[in-house]
Amino acid sequence: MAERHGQHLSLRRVGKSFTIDTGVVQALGDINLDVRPGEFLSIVGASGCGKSTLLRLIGGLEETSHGEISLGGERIAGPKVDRGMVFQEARLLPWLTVDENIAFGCRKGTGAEEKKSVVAEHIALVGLAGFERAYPHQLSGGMQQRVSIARALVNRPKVLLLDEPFGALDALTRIQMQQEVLRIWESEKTTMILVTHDIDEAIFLGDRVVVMTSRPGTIGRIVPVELPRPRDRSSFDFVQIRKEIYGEFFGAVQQPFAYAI
Ligand SMILES: Nc1ncnc2c1ncn2[C@@H]1O[C@H](COP(=O)(O)OP(=O)(O)OP(=O)(O)O)[C@@H](O)[C@H]1O
Repeated sequence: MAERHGQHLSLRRVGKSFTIDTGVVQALGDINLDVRPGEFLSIVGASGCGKSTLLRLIGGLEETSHGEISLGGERIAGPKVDRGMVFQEARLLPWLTVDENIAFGCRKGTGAEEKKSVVAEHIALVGLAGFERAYPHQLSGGMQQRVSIARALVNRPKVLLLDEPFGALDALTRIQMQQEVLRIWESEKTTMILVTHDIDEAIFLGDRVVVMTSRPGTIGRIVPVELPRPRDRSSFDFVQIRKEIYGEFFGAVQQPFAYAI
């Protein structure tokens, strides 16, 4: 299997503002961040703090207002196959089958034979063997997200950007998908950046958890998660990290019953 990892992602003084009818919205302030090759980085923050904007800038779907983002030393100036993206909705083409949806993600110029083998490889990777000819409406929400992960990985990107990918799934499927993504990350060593509202998910998966502050969005804190995987959500160390992150939002004194933000 070809290497997917090996490129350093760097954000230097990155900011983004949007001009709307009523004025200028400064979505992101000065973001400085380094993501090492093969790292799993989680990002949490209050609604509207700019998490999706940050991912879209890295994906090249938006342009920075100031600052620079580079991958492997090359400045990011638009979308490219070295960065794959997964969104909250699977965004599959309903008239195409699973294998056709994944093949649709292949870079232009991929030969028919290569396409066939790379699609089969990724169907197996996301655990969908046997569903190649199924249409999206014949799949569960979790299976649809597996297809969208396969489609995003099919060009062997250096970085996979996951924007609240399990937000629309039920709690049990969500946990299953977290385990799946962990397995894929461990086997493929792709750098992954996950935006989530679920603090447990961020800790379960991330090497580090970036906690963003709002208006404009900046990095408030970066919490390292130095726990062996697979992580036990009820272990003392896990709970301590959860409290620490939760404290960033609501103050350390409150002890919440739910940990989503
Ligand atoms: N295309 C756009 N035009 C104008 N304003 C935008 C645009 N995209 C984002 N914004 C604004 O930028 C800010 C950050 O939005 P963003 O979607 O990145 O936040 P978020 O942290 O991902 O939110 P949520 O967790 O609710 O999805 C918000 O104030 C939003 O209104």
